Amino acid sequence: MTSPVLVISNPASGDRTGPQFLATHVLPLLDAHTIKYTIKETDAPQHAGELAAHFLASLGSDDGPVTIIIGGGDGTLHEVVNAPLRPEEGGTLPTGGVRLVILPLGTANALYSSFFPPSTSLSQDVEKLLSAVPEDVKPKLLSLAEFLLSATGAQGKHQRLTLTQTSISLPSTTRQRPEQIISAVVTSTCLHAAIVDTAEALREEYPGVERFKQAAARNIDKWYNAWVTLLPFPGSEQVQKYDPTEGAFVDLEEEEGTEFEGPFAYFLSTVNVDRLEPDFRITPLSRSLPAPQSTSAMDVLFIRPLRDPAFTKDLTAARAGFPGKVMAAMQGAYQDGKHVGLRYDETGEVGPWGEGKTVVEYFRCGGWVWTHESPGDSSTNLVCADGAIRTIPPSGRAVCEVVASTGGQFSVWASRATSDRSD
Ligand SMILES: Nc1ncnc2c1ncn2[C@@H]1O[C@H](COP(=O)(O)OP(=O)(O)OP(=O)(O)O)[C@@H](O)[C@H]1O
Repeated sequence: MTSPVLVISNPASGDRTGPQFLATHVLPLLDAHTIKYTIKETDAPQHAGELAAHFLASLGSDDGPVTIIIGGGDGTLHEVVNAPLRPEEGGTLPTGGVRLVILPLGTANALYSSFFPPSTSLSQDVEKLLSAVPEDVKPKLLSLAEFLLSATGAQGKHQRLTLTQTSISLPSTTRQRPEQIISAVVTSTCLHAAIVDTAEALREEYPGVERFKQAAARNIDKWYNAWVTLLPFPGSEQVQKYDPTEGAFVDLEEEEGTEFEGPFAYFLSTVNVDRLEPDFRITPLSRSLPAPQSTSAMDVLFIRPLRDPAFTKDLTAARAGFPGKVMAAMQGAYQDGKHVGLRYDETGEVGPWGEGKTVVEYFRCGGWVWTHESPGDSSTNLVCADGAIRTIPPSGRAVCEVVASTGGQFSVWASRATSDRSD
């Protein structure tokens, strides 16, 4: 007998074919392996979180592990990992943890495509298990296959998810408690948050990832005035910076400090993922140079325009030229993460050569504090948590930290060897 299984189907995800995909490819496989499940379809935003919370509440905290099959994208996943924050619905985690089967039925599918990048080849066990499945569907069933392998007594594996908790604090004069948000993929401000916000309005017009490119073009010239403080790994004093000359993360020296002054053009942190779309590898080192498994860490990457030597000459020309440099970095992310090695020459030209400053600054740490410096400008104080947008109120700030969890945890059905295969 397998442990309890809930299937959540979001009919609004991606190109809206999720329910059909589940009925045609997923449920028959569950039936063929005599796995008992409950299937629920979401009927509105936040419903996936409610369904997950009710499911967890029905189990009691001693049960587990349990499996939730997510028929949706990263936004559906985001609601599920936030379910334990819904104490009013009894959504506590069972001690055995929650194991997630991810299906890439959303638009970007960042978590799925990080665990199973496009280059993933299928093991013999998985080939055998999916032998009756059409070839073009197999790449979408790799997390399900790991779960089914375990259910048949074979070697299905699951990987623990690192989660972050973001708190958006209000001015100290307000008595309201700060809102807490859990992320399993990305927490960002600046261009990335603006793209996600703009892209949502383009969903009808552009159902696929094209809407993110359209949204980027509309926001690429904005700058964001803020202070950032990077926080050490839990239980340590360390913040690390990637040194492309060494090809390694090195501890920040005390005199370098952990405070960074804006303006910023780009600011994002990720956990569990090296890409936000199958081909957009924005934090590639999280897979090619991973933190030790024992360390709870996030990757933080940002772009600060004033590192560009062009700003020492003609300010107006440098400002006009800077969107092209941000675009070069974004294109580098689409070229298997080449942006990490891009540098300025002495005139501000950007390329993969030389010893000038890097265009992106890349860190590994335990968290960050974003203190917004233009409280009146509501278009530049957005925070994106796995695609959900929040606004930092005037005089507020956002604090994002990895959760050093000790109790029941979330994990994803995936084998580590598979997830690292693209490196
Ligand atoms: N029945 C529904 N009607 C409308 N919206 C819904 C419904 N059920 C869930 N949602 C909302 O759908 C949104 C999109 O879902 P999801 O993030 O899974 O897909 P996506 O945005 O296409 O994929 P990705 O996040 O991977 O790019 C979520 O924010 C969720 O709140």
